[in-house]
Amino acid sequence: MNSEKIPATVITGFLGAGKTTLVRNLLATANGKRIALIINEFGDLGVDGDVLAGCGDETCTEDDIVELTNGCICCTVADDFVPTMTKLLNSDRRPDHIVIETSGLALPQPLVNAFNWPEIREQVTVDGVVTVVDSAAVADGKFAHDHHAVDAQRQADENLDHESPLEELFEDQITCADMIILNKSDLVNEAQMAGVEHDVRHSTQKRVKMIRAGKDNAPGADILLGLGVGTEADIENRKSHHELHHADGHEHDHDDFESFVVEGGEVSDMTALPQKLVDIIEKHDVLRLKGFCAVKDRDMRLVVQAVGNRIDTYFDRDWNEGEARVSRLVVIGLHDFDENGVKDEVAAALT
Ligand SMILES: Nc1nc2c(ncn2[C@@H]2O[C@H](COP(=O)(O)OP(=O)(O)OP(=O)(O)O)[C@@H](O)[C@H]2O)c(=O)[nH]1
Repeated sequence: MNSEKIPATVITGFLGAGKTTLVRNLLATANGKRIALIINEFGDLGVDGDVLAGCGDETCTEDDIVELTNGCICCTVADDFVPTMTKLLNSDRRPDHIVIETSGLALPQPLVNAFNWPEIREQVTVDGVVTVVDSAAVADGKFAHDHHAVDAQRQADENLDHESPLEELFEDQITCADMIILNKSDLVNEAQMAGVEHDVRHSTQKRVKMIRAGKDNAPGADILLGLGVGTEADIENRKSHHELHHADGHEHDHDDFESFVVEGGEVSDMTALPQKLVDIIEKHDVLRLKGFCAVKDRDMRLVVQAVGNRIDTYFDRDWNEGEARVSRLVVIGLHDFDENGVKDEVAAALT
């Protein structure tokens, strides 16, 4: 690896696996290293950047965070990512290291490939791709082969030859990894964890270092940075399902998933809110729900984070002066979920 190039670490992993949490810990343990952070989200709210900026850590300053919210990074590489990188590289505050958090639905391959573009290749190299895995979701069988769904899809369209969208994405993100973080180990027992390790190991042909992590033992910058792989040179060996099955140049898109924002006013009963949301999530099989709520008679903003039916809520910061006290939640599900039903029910919960 050319030592003059700026190393860039790509953090990927499915919706809610714990990427932003990991990035926060990475920044907090960076030991003065100047890190520029590029965050991409599916859904246009910019929750991740806002969560980091609202976390109060000195290391999470808004100056060094660039949010790309115009779509998923793997589909907007040319329009969004490359110009952002070029701007970053031409600025007077060149970083020591760049960290890119992809959206949970992104295929890392097109992003890594962008590091082979001439204007980027000369100045930056991919230090490594770190894939975060939600061990609890894997143990629940969320990414397991869903033969029933695939068969139903095949009957509907004989040209379709893919696994469930969740399984495909999971494997693509694992295939691209230089290091795998088996996260949320605190939510599973030892036997389940061994099963998760086995499943992940069998989702890729490569031997990749796997690290267990959880709420109280998140890996820091010393482990995540400095892999020195130069992944862009090896991208041909990490093809995604999409690249393998659509050699015709057919555009990859995210039609399998749907995302929207639900807005509401102040929530009157915050103690009832989590259960109301969990009921909606379970009824409609919502994959991810996150955002901020205003709560009646409270000066602070309530963060809401739900991954499947696991929900966390906490106050992160005071509402700023002049800031509208509104509640806004991003909801993400598979494309065939009842979007209007979810919108109405979430809106009703935000009252
Ligand atoms: N129990 C437990 N919860 C975790 C862990 N890591 C993250 N979480 C929680 O999981 C939820 C999602 O975490 P994020 O870090 O926002 O996940 P993400 O991958 O950035 O999510 P997206 O950007 O929406 O794909 C939050 O409520 C976190 O507090 C962990 O190791 N253990």
